[in-house]
Amino acid sequence: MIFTSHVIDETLRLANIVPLILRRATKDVEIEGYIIPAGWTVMVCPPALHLNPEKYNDTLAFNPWRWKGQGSNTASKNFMAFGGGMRLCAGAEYAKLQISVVLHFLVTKYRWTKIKGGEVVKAPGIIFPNGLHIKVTEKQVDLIKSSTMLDKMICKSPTQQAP
Ligand code: HEM
Repeated sequence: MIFTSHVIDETLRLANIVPLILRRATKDVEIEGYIIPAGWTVMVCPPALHLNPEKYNDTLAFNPWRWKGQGSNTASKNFMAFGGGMRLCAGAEYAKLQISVVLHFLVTKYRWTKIKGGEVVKAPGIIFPNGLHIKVTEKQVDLIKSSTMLDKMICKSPTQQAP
């Protein structure tokens, strides 16, 4: 499960579905010499953080191994797929569990074949302008099982029985 959590973190880093998070300053806030006046809206852009080459090497590469040695990530200074602080996503752990279950069945029961598309554009997050068309098929072992069952059914049919 550790590697699965790395795959999930890397997917959320690259394909973050939350392009921005908004906050309003309730009082003047000073950050590194800059003042954010009370009433101003602050926009946090998680993809800008997740694709920042100063924070992540080879930012556009899908590399789950970059998370090696870390537990499952929910929020940190460099990872905000689920926001952070007091308004951290309430469904973060549930969402990761759901993704794990879907991944488990996809990997153990099915195979994916790319049909077309898949070109990646950074704008500012990662998008597929032409989509990504895939064909999902059951794994061969299941096909063998079902074809064996089919053979048995055909053999049992009246026309196939020995006279
Ligand atoms: C991959 C899936 C998900 C992502 C990337 C995601 C992302 C986020 C982010 C970034 C926020 C913070 C918004 C902000 O700070 O303004 C948030 C808040 C929230 N999310 Fe999610 N979310 C996901 C799935 C879910 C699910 C499955 C649930 C519920 C079952 C959920 C429930 C919530 C709730 C209730 C909040 C508001 C928390 C608060 O304001 O105190 N999320 N989510």
